[in-house]
Amino acid sequence: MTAPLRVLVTGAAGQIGYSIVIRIADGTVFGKEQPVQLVLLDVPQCANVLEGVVFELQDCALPTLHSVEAVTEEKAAFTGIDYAFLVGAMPRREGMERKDLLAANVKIFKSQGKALAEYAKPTTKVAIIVVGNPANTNAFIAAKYAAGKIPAKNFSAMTRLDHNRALAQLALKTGTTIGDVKNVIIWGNHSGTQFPDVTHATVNKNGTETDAYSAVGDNAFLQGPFIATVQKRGGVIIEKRKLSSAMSAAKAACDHIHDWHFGTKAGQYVSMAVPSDGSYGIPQGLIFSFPVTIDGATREWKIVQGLNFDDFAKGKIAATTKELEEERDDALKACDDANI
Ligand SMILES: NC(=O)C1=CN([C@@H]2O[C@H](COP(=O)(O)OP(=O)(O)OC[C@H]3O[C@@H](n4cnc5c(N)ncnc54)[C@H](O)[C@@H]3O)[C@@H](O)[C@H]2O)C=CC1
Ligand SMILES: O=C([O-])CC(=O)C(=O)O
Repeated sequence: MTAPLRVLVTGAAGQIGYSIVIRIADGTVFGKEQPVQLVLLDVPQCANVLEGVVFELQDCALPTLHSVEAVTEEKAAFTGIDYAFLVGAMPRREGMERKDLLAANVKIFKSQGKALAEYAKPTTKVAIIVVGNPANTNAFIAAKYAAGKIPAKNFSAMTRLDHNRALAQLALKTGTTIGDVKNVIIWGNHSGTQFPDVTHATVNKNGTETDAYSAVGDNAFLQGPFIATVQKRGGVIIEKRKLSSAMSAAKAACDHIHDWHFGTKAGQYVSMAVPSDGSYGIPQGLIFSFPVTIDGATREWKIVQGLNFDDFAKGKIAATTKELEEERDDALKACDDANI
C-alpha cells in the first residue's frame, strides 16, 4: 500500500480552508490512489470551528483520507509533514492593498518559518505554498527563518489564481474554452503590479493553434483592459462578495500543488512565485512569479529560460520588481520589530 502523505493546511477554519481540504482529502490533488493524513492548524480561538471541519471531513467517507487531525500548536502542525498549504493569515477588506496586511501577517510567517526549521524532518523535502497575503513576501520571510534546515527552493507563493484568471479572460475573449489556451505567464508580485503576459501564449481556435495576439486581434485590449482585469480581480471579488476569493483561491492552490507533485504537461508551463536565481535580471532570492516547468519524477521546478521582453514588458517587470524589493525591506524591518 502507498504510504500516506502528511499534508498541513493552516487557517483551516477559514473560508479558503473550507474549500481546500475537501480537494486534498478526496484525491483531486495527489491522486485517487494516494492516501493522505490531513493536519489542520488554526488559532486556539477557532478550535471548535476546526473540529466541525474535521467532523465534516469524516462524514464525507473518503477512501483517500487516511486520517484527519485538528491542531492549534505549531509543533504538532509542522512535525513530519510532506506538503504545507500556508493559508492562515488575515484577508484584506475593501479599500485595502494586499501589502497593507504585511504588518499583521508577516509575524505569522516568521513564526512558521522557525517552526519548519525546528520541527520538520532533517531530510525533509517538504513543499510549501504560501497563500496568505502578501503571499510573495510572506514566503520570503518563511524561507528566511527556515534557512539552514529547509532549502529556499522548497518555498513558493501562489500566483496560480492570477494565472487561472488570465487563462479564463483569454478564453472568454476568443470564444474558446480553458483547455484551448496555454502558456500565459504571471510575472512578479501577487498584487496590482503583477504583469499578466500573453506574449508566449497560444489559443486553439477552431482546431488551429495560433499565438494569443493573433487569436484576439486587439493589441490595445491585451495591453490594457486584459492586464487591468487580472491585476484587479481580487479587489473586484471583495467589492462584490464582501469577502475575498475563496473557491477560486482554493482551486488554484490545489492546481499549484497538483502540478508540483505530478509535474507540468509537455510543452506547457505554469506560473509560480519561487525564489529568483537571478533569471531575467530579477534580484536573487526575491520570491517572484515566473513561468516554470516541473519534472514529475524529481518534483523539481525550473524557471523557463530564453523568453524575450519588449520595452512594454520590461517596464512592467521593473515596476513589480521594485514593489517586491520595497515589500521585502518593509517585512525585514517588521520582523526585527516583531518579538517572536
Ligand atoms: N495568494 C492568493 O492568490 C490569495 C490569497 N488570499 C489570502 O489568503 C489568506 C486567507 O484567506 P481566507 O481564508 O479568506 O481568510 P479567513 O479569515 O476566512 O481565514 C483565515 C484563517 O486563518 C486563521 N489564522 C490566523 N492566524 C493564524 C495562524 N497564526 N496560524 C494558523 N491559522 C491562523 C484564522 O483564524 C482564520 O481561520 C488571506 O491572507 C487572503 O488575503 C486569498 C485569496 C487569494
Ligand atoms: O484580493 C485579495 O485580497 C485576495 C486575493 O489575493 C485574490 O483574490 O487574488
